[in-house]
Amino acid sequence: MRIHVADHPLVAHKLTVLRDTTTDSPTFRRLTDELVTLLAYEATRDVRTEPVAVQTPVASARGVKLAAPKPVVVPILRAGLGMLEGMVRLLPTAEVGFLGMVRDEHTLKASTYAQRIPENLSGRQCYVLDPMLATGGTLADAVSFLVDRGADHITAVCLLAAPEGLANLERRLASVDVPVTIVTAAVDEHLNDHGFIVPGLGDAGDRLYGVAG
Ligand SMILES: O=P(O)(O)OC[C@H]1O[C@H](OP(=O)(O)OP(=O)(O)O)[C@H](O)[C@@H]1O
Ligand SMILES: O=c1cc[nH]c(=O)[nH]1
Ligand SMILES: [Mg+2]
Repeated sequence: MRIHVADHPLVAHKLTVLRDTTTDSPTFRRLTDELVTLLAYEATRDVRTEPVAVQTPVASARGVKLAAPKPVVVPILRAGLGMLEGMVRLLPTAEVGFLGMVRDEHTLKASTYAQRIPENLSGRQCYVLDPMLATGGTLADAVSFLVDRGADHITAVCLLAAPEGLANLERRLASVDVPVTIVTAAVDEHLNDHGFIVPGLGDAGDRLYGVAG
């Protein structure tokens, strides 16, 4: 597993405002969108391309286009939905699949309540979107799901990760034979007793969409 932490002053600035408890939902959504677009630039560094020729007004030139089959972007509901627009802005031809997952607040175990993902992901590059990598349980289950369907290259885009979650993910994916990369804006200090990232930004889903019932 490869971990890439974005090291850029604009990312750090936007993340600081995102963390601020006084930042309201509309601003939180806009900043999430902006941050994802910056992270997507890093996350798509390995996107597959193929050579094409193009005619400029002056001469012919060699270029590239995204290779087939199209990449698949997978936001993990709810909070990952806030990252979708920022990602597909850079990858407009990508297909989008959905995974609905929720973490039990007592056991911290993730469960899947919905999925709409192509049955066969053979040869597909997948970009998983989830702002928070806390214990890593949600992402480990999501990656396993995509690998079981044949995905052969997985990149997860997160806003924040906890060191414990990255270690757990590494352990859970030790036997997975598919390259997995985590791109995140920052790795925070630790998890608290409730499985929240410290200092973190609180509950990303609630801050994006309001408190769930
Ligand atoms: O790394 P983990 O310990 O598994 O925790 C991270 C998960 O928790 C949050 O989702 P939540 O369960 O709050 O659902 P929501 O997005 O609907 O708010 C977050 O968006 C991640 O999906
Ligand atoms: O800090 C955390 C941990 C899990 N989910 C969140 O939204 N925030
Ligand atoms: Mg939540």
